[in-house]
Parts: sequence; structure tokens; C-alpha cells
Amino acid sequence: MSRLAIKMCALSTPETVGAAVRAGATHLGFVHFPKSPRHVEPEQIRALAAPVPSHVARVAVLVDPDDDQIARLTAIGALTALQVHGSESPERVAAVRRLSGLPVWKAISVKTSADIDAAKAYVGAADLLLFDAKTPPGTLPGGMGLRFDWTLLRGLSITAPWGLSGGLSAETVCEAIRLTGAPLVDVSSGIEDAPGIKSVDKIMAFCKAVSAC
Ligand SMILES: O=C(O)c1ccccc1N[C@@H]1O[C@H](COP(=O)(O)O)[C@@H](O)[C@H]1O
Repeated sequence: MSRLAIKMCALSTPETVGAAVRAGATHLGFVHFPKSPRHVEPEQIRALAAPVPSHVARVAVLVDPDDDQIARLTAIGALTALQVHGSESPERVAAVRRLSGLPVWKAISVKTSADIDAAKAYVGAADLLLFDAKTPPGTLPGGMGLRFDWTLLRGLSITAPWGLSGGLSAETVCEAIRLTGAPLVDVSSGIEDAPGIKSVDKIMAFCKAVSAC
């Protein structure tokens, strides 16, 4: 990636998809996880993605998906990658890639440096590692607006593309980039007014903040 990539995640309306594209997002994310207030069905993803220009990537976010879910999402033909955000093993990530024929991003839940070391097991299986904050038991595995200690990523030596998510917003993203050198940033709740309600103003402000970092 030559310029900093921005993934705006958990979009669910044509208005916010359009705003994210206009603002300069390089990747759009759609959450397919019924427990999430941001859940969208495959048919909705197809409709939301239809007007998106081909240079903007479209990523579905899944949590421990079964084979049937993978098949249903792949069949819509609108996605450029899958993001798995549960407790998938490296073997399962490789299987998701094989079954879908799409690049697979693996979210890595981080609390301590041991979590970052453990991510190395996914090199070769995942096409991108997305470092996100570990969330409390019994809550959503992502989309909670929580951040981890970004200094843990200093001097990261990993031979796979990677990105940073968790608790990013227009106010925090420059500090996050400065501390981690992340080539890709991923935001969801930091561009919302309430869980599942994206804000066009916050979408614009996030991209403006990144370009001014
Ligand atoms: O957003 C959700 O509801 C969600 C549900 C299940 C798995 C992941 C989810 N969101 C992803 O979590 C990260 C971080 O989000 P945030 O910026 O801290 O709110 C991001 O990739 C979301 O798409």
C-alpha cells in the first residue's frame, strides 16, 4: 500500500457508504454477525456495495463463520476480502481462504505483548493481520471503541501486511499512527453517533484527520 489505507467499518446505509467513498476510504466494511447492532445480511451488502467504485475494497466482517455463511457471502460476488474476528485458528483461517477464494484478514485481540507474538502463527494463513483491542468476556469481539496499548506495536517485526483497529477516531488516529506506524487504520464506533448509527460528519472528520497527520 503506497498511501495510508483507511477502512471504514460496519456501514449499513447507502448514505454512509457514499460518504465514506467521498471522504477517501480505501476499504469499506460490512458486519455480518447477528449479535451486532451493525449486522447486515448478504443481500444488503450486495445492494450497498453495488455503487461502490472498483478501486474501493469491500470487506465482510464475520465471527467464527461456518462453511455455509462463507458460501452465502462469497456468492454475492461483491466482496474483495473477508475479515474473521472471532477465535479462528490459523488452520481455520486458511480454510476460509480456500473456501471463499478471497483474501482473509484475521483480527488479533491484543492486551499484552504475548498476544502480538501469538499473531505470528497466522503469517501464511492470513493475508492481513488486524490488531484490535481485546474486549471483555460476554461482549462483542469488536466494535466496542476500545484501544490497547499502542506502544506494544513499536518495532513490530512481522512478515505480513497488517493494520490497526480499536478505539480509533478523528481525535486519536494521528497519535495511533505516530506510535505504531500502521499502514492501515480501521474505524467503526469512532465514526458513530450511537452503536450502529454512523455519522457522515464523523466519517468526513476521520479522513480529514488522517490526511493532516
Ligand atoms: O462492529 C461490530 O459490531 C463488530 C462485531 C463483531 C466483530 C467485529 C466488529 N467490529 C469491528 O471491530 C473493529 C474495531 O471497532 P471500533 O473502531 O473499536 O469500534 C473494527 O474492525 C470493526 O469493524
